[in-house]
Amino acid sequence: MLQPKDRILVALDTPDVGAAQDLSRALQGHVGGVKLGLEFFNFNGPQGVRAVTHGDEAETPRGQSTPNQPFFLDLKFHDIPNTVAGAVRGVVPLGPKIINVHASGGPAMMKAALDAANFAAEPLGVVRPMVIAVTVLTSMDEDDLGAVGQQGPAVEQVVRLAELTQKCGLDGVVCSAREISAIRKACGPDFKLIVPGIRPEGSDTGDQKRTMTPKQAVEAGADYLVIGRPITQAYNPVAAAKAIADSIG
Ligand SMILES: O=c1ccn([C@@H]2O[C@H](COP(=O)(O)O)[C@@H](O)[C@H]2O)c(=O)[nH]1
Repeated sequence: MLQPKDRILVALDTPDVGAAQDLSRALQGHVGGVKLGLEFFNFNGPQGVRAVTHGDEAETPRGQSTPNQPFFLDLKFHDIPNTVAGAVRGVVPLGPKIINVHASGGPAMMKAALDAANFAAEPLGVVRPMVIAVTVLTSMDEDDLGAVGQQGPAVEQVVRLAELTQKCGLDGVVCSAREISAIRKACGPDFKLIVPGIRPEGSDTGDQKRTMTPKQAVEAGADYLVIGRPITQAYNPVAAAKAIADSIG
């Protein structure tokens, strides 16, 4: 059984390696891990990831040291199967706990990602990362879905993609907290639900449209909460993380 703090993955959305290292060190032990995404990766690459997740061991050869805390490498791969498989093989040696693709890339691509993760982890003797798929971005509402040709409630598209993801053998999905109960009904209790769009009561929603509070998300059945700005932009990020953990405890 996870402790409340272990459900929190903090999104370190910054171009600055030093800032990400400082936050990661400060938060270690107070949260379940950190998340490095497109902004951080595109500025700093795999070397930057190792500098944050392996600290002083940044020069250690790939795949030969364990990260200082669990991390989700949120690169949301979306390309043809062969290209996604190559991308997955490239990141597995960094030692992420979770990696992801877009479910809308389709079944062949999702299966290729999973196969590549198994293939890359085996010779390193490491547990393969959880491979999950993004359903519908939490920054999108029904109007945004309509604009890209998806009519109807977001929950229907999210559940459709979650079922497809599960059928492809992946470990779980990224969804908003609003779809958790519908996905649990369709995919069962063991399918991992990683949930961004989390906003503590009264905090700025920013660009997120399908939001819920940390407490609501955990009560609905989230496995992990991905939380960025409500923690990283707080005057005291550690205190903000602790307050969120207390609120879901
Ligand atoms: O549907 C999605 C998928 C990924 N994200 C990522 O989560 C964090 C959320 O950050 P906040 O500052 O708490 O809004 C961010 O890194 C996104 O890239 C998401 O928000 N929604």
